[in-house]
Amino acid sequence: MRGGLVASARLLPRPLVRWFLQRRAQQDINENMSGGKKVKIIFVLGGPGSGKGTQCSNIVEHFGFIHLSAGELLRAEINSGSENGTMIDTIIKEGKIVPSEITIKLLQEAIIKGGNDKYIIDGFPRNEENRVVFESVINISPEFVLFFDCSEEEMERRLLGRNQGRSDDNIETIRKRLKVFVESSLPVIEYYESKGMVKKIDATKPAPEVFEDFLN
Ligand SMILES: Nc1ncnc2c1ncn2[C@@H]1O[C@H](COP(=O)(O)OP(=O)(O)OP(=O)(O)O)[C@@H](O)[C@H]1O
Ligand SMILES: O=c1ccn([C@@H]2O[C@H](COP(=O)(O)O)[C@@H](O)[C@H]2O)c(=O)[nH]1
Ligand SMILES: [Mg+2]
Repeated sequence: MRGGLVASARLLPRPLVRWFLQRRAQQDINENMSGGKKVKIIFVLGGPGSGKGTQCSNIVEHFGFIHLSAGELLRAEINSGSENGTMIDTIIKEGKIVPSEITIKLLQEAIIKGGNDKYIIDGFPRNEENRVVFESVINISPEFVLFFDCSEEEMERRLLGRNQGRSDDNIETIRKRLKVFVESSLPVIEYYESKGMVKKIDATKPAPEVFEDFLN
């Protein structure tokens, strides 16, 4: 296990390695949280508009998880006027992926603040670097990974009709997000698939049927 982490760390830029070693030394969520109870997480992955947020709301209602959307945490960071806000805003508008240390710090803070022992993390990890750094810094592996599998045409149609005022719900950014999903996020799903940890659900169906499939 440790050998695997060291090998993974060699793939990362040096400042990032330094950063995550420091963070690891600072905080271990499992020691700080839930009166010593083991914190459980589920990752929810799928392309933009596949219905991750919609289904997470259903899951939270039925199973008492805390829902953490990495995208929502980043948008809240922009709105808080933080020093990283402008940079995050630009990255989101370009459909790219925010540096791991920023997103993981926000997730780490939200997990500690949540005070629960069950979290459903929506839209993260977005790439292999996100995955490796999260598992090293936060030191928790997911119980399993939910993958909402949806056609590109359907995702595009849903995003163009979402109407929630998101700066990335326009055709140019949507196309970029779809490309980033295929190039950077699918390899994360394939990694977890190779470990037998993925529950894949046909997300092209209507939302109630998707939730039914999750329950079965
Ligand atoms: N199964 C479904 N069938 C039709 N529309 C759906 C379905 N699931 C979600 N939607 C709608 O599609 C849009 C996108 O859904 P949602 O926000 O849940 O996707 P998401 O995967 O979280 O997207 P993003 O990655 O952009 O945050 C919303 O308007 C939602 O109401
Ligand atoms: O881990 C993450 C999650 C999100 N982003 C950026 O935010 C947008 C929107 O995310 P949604 O999950 O669709 O709400 C995404 O396109 C990325 O630009 C990220 O960088 N890292
Ligand atoms: Mg979402």
